[in-house]
Amino acid sequence: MLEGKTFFFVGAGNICESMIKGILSAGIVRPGEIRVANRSNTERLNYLRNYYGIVPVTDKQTAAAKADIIVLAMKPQDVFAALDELRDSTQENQIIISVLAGVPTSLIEDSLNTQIAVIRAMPNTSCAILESATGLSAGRFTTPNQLKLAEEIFCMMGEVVVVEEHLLDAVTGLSGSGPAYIYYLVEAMEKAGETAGIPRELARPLVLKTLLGAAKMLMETGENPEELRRQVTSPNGTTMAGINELNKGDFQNTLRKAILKATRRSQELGRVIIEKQYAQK
Ligand SMILES: NC(=O)C1=CN([C@@H]2O[C@H](COP(=O)(O)OP(=O)(O)OC[C@H]3O[C@@H](n4cnc5c(N)ncnc54)[C@H](OP(=O)(O)O)[C@@H]3O)[C@@H](O)[C@H]2O)C=CC1
Ligand SMILES: O=C(O)[C@@H]1CCC=N1
Repeated sequence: MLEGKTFFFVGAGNICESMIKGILSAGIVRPGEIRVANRSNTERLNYLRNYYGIVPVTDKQTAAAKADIIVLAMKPQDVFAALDELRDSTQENQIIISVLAGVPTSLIEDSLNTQIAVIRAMPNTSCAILESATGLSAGRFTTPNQLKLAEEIFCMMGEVVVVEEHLLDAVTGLSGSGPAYIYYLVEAMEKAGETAGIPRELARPLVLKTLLGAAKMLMETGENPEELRRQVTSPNGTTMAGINELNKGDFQNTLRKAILKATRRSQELGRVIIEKQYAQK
């Protein structure tokens, strides 16, 4: 279904680059079929053109009118300015994919002049290496085939779950923000390794292989994490000593609170934007 489709990314930041990298390495489209615009940072557009061969544009109206798939990838608070620029350039046969945290599909639908398909997606930056975990939800003008097309795009970049839209805030808190929690864990483990006497250059490969090995064990054995943890934890051994210390720091509860906070922040971003929309009317 993706054969010959053209993309227009509105917003050339981190997630845009991750998706471009993924889309190109999955062979979904050719670089010349990807147009990208920013608000003002042309240096960034030039970098993306030089590195990936995509087509930078400044005339967003023309690029939007010509694209099959428009990807909204600006910060949530910039969505109104971006939609203002696109309002008269979209047609019903196009698809808008919004990766914006918190922003409901209805807000985008209501801001445009056409009854266009809007699909809300929450990928993560691992799109770049085709290992994203992406949540998707369809807006009210989206047909099953249009949702399938979006699924096809993100399936090429990793795992996809289609959920009811209200769950996308939780997907954002869990797997959209998720890579950052893991990077933070790696930072902490490396620092701890150093404190225990292992030089950083040795700690990094040890930590990374441990991380990858654990993820693969979970995926390939299909075992519960509790069981795999039990297999590592000898009675009164080293792991138990470590886990007891994590429990003293309320590890699981802290992580639970972090994911709920991120979820609520996504909901809050949406609420603020909806209030702004009403205030403008
Ligand atoms: N980073 C991540 O891991 C993920 C982010 N997201 C979502 O993706 C969105 C973007 O995040 P991220 O890439 O990190 O943000 P960045 O700040 O890296 O990029 C945002 C980009 O949007 C551009 N922009 C702002 N307004 C406009 C406009 N009117 N027209 C065109 N471009 C515009 C900015 O351009 P300029 O620099 O010129 O101002 C900037 O390049 C957010 O809504 C976020 O919630 C979703 C999943 C994961
Ligand atoms: O931090 C953020 O708001 C975005 C959404 C998910 C990941 N990054």
